[in-house]
Amino acid sequence: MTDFTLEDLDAIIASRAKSSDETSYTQKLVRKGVAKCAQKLGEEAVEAAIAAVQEDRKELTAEAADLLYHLLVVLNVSEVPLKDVMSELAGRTGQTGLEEKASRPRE
Ligand SMILES: N=c1c2ncn([C@@H]3O[C@H](COP(=O)(O)OP(=O)(O)OP(=O)(O)O)[C@@H](O)[C@H]3O)c2ncn1[C@@H]1O[C@H](COP(=O)(O)O)[C@@H](O)[C@H]1O
Repeated sequence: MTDFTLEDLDAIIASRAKSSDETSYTQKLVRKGVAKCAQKLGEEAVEAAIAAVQEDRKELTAEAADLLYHLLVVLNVSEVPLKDVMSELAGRTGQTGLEEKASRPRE
């Protein structure tokens, strides 16, 4: 059990993203731009999905960690605060997923 939170990781990522620390993976990735960050996010999502289908819980745990890290990087680069995402989720808690889906504007 750990009390490490997504907010903790988000704060570290924000700090590394604006640093010029050459030893930082985050700093190097962010410098490549949003398209590269988004590509990594997509790759990690696919790898997590494959691990789930293969029922490989150890691999899924590792890939889920990669996925959450890369999601936070993309949010940082896109200037979408994690707290806005959490507010969005909090706002949905009063309704079921199907009700939320039905309430979305039709395209
Ligand atoms: N949680 C993570 C984390 N998860 C995944 N990754 C990196 O994400 C990369 C994705 O895996 P790949 O197998 O695709 O790696 P790769 O082939 O090196 O990727 P590319 O060369 O294509 O970018 C790996 O290099 C991982 O190290 C992470 N890198 C950093 N963090 C944490 O982020 C914080 C800041 O890290 P630095 O910016 O490196 O200081 C620290 O707390 C780190 O623990």
